[in-house]
Amino acid sequence: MTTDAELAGQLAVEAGKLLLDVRTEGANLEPKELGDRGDARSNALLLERLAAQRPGDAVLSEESADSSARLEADRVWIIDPLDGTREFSHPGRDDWAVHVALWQQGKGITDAAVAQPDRDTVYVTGDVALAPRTGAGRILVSASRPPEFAAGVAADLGGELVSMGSAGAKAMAVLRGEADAYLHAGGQWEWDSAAPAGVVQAAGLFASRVDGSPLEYNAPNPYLPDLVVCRPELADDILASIAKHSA
Ligand SMILES: Nc1ncnc2c1ncn2[C@@H]1O[C@H](COP(=O)(O)O)[C@@H](OP(=O)(O)O)[C@H]1O
Ligand SMILES: [Mg+2]
Repeated sequence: MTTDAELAGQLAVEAGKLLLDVRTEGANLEPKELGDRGDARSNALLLERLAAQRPGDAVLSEESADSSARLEADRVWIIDPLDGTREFSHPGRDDWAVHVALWQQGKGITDAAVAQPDRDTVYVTGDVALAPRTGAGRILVSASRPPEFAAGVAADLGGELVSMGSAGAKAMAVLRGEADAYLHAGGQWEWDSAAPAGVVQAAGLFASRVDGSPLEYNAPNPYLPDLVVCRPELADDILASIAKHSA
C-alpha cells in the first residue's frame, strides 16, 4: 500500500500538473478567473483522490466548506490546492505551490508534501534535507503583507528582506538554503503552513509561531496567523529579535 507520505507527494504532483494545464489552457483569461479556475480544479482533484485512497479520513481544505466532523477525526488531510493564487495567475511566476499535509490525533503533522510545479519539484517528508546556506542574510516575506517587525529583524541580522509569493514557495526556498528565514504575521490559515511546516521540520529546520510557541493544527478555528521558518542555528536570535521589534 502507498504510504501516507508517498500519497501526499503523488497528489501534490498530480494537482501541480493539472494546474500547469489550467494555466496553459487559460492563457487568455483574466488573472482572477484563472486563479479561481486553478483553485477549484485542483481542489476537486485532491478531494476525489483522497476520498478514493483514504475514504475514512477527514479533509480541511482552503477551497471547501469546513465540517466539524474533522474535530472528532483521528486523521485529517489539511490541503491548500493552490498556494500563491495571485502569482499562479501571472505567467512567468514560479512562486506558487500545492500543499498536502496529514494531521494525526496526538501526533500533529506526520506526513506532508509541497509541490512547486513550475520548478518540476516536490518536497516530501522522509525524503528531504536542509541544503547548504547560499542565501545568507536573506529573509523572505509576503510581497503584499510583510510583517511590521520584519525590517527590524533584518537590520538586527545584518540581512535584507526579499519578497516572494506563496508560503510553500518561501518555506522551500529556506529548505534549499537560498534564504535564512521566512517570517509571516498578521493573518494566515492552517492550510497555508501545515504542509510547508511539516516538510521543513522533517528536514531539521526550525518552525514555530512568531512567539516561539508550537504550530498546532486541526483547531476548531483554523486561523493560524503567524509563522517563522528558519535555519535551526538562527532560531534563538530571530525569535529574540521578533520579540524586541513586536514590543
Ligand atoms: N493577512 C493574511 N490573511 C489571510 N491570509 C493571508 C494573509 N497573508 C497571507 N495570507 C495567505 O498566505 C498565503 C501566502 O501569502 P503570500 O503569498 O502573500 O506570502 C496566501 O495563500 P493563498 O494564495 O492560498 O490564498 C495568502 O492568501
Ligand atoms: Mg494558501
